Amino acid sequence: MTGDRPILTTAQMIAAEQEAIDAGTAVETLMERAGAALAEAAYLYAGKMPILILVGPGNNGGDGYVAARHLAKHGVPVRIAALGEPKSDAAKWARDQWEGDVETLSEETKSAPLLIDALFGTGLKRGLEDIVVLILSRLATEAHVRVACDLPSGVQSDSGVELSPVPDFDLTVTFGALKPCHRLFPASHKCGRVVLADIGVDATSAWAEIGQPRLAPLKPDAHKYSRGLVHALAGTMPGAIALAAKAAARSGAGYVRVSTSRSIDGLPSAIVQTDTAEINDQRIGCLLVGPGMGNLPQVLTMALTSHVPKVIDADGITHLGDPERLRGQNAIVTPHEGEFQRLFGRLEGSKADRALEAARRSGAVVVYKGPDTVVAADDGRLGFALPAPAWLASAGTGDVLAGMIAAMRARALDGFEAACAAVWLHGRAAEIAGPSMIADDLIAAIPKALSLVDA
Ligand SMILES: NC(=O)C1=CN([C@@H]2O[C@H](COP(=O)(O)OP(=O)(O)OC[C@H]3O[C@@H](n4cnc5c(N)ncnc54)[C@H](OP(=O)(O)O)[C@@H]3O)[C@@H](O)[C@H]2O)[C@@H](O)CC1
Ligand SMILES: [K+]
Repeated sequence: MTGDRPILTTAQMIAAEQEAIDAGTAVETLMERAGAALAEAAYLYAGKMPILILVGPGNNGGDGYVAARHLAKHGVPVRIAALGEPKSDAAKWARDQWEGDVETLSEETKSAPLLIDALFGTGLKRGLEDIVVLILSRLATEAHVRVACDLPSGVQSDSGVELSPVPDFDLTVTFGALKPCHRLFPASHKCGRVVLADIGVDATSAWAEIGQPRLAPLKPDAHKYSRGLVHALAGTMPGAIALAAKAAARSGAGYVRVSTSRSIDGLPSAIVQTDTAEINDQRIGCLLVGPGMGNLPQVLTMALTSHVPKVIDADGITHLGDPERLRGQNAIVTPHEGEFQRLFGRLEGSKADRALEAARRSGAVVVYKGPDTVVAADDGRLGFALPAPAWLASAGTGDVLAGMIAAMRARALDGFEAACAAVWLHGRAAEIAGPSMIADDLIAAIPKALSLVDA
């Protein structure tokens, strides 16, 4: 995922900031860059709309004072309402640079068409006081455009949990790196568009937002096996494996084969049906087991005897029982919340922490699905999906994703990269298919999603 936008926890961000300071960049310089970027993004988004900036006592508030100065310089009418005096040295410095008035934030504070929330950022320790929540909510409702500085106030940066109620924002301008909350539910769906500004800190991380995949172009001498053979194992409900197989075929697998004891209606003729297992065929790029498997644990057991890479989804996950069974399997598992808890138990920490722990315990790539899908590998890599369209929550979309992952794996991406590529394409296909889509429409949209990628 080289080139994808990095994601840092608060502790990592503080360390990166300290590194920049140790290398000679003053914290005021970093704040100046952050505030200028916030001002620029707000201006580009909303033009000369009159602005109200809410500032808190820490450096998030400091960014707000800097942004106010830059916006005023460009002729934008700006007011500031402060929740107390600045406490940190850098915020005091930023306050001193602001030559305009500072109102006290209160129930009487008048709204403005553009609201910038610079109350709290990564330093939030507890939920906002009830009265502040009420004022923020009113000012956000009355504004036409809402912009958050670094992250919406009330959100816990590392987990995406709302420590107090948070309004919806149109734009969030963040600095140096994205934070987990920009991509973890529920905060992920409150941030609006997330703009990342470079402020000159080194934000190298094994965690990143899942961006557009880079797929190797097809070789001129490609043949069906070199493009990847996906071999799917059917169970008691053939509709689900049919969806997954079709999705694999549409995602560019060269050859898709389904082992099934009875003929599956409606499968395109290009997808080969066979009544034998054939799982030890060395040409298989990825085995796919679980969609529609039903109560046939022997299908899973058979899949686990094969040494080829595999995607284990749905009933396959339910029947695993013990994550240790995944060790050495070169597997990708795709649990939603319920399946995750059945397989891994109730793990501690944020969704990011839980996904990584699951990957470490099992040695598998874990695609932990939901409105905030994350992909974890046991080497510590973690990919965070863009917020999924709500209409992806419908029957069969998980089967489609499993098929797409299998196709990406069969075309020789490593397990983590394959899962990230498929998650990204799945999200874009859903956007293309639109709100009234069913899983079949999602499959039909895969070629358009793939055409967004240079391959
Ligand atoms: N990292 C970087 O490279 C850069 C980061 N930058 C910016 O700095 C931001 C982080 O700044 P920060 O650490 O000062 O934290 P911030 O979010 O302003 O709040 C801390 C203050 O709030 C207080 N407080 C906490 N919770 C509270 C509550 N519920 N209700 C009331 N008070 C509460 C807390 O007080 P305490 O509880 O500690 O007494 C403390 O005074 C970051 O988000 C980014 O915008 C840029 O400037 C450039 C470089
Ligand atoms: K904020």
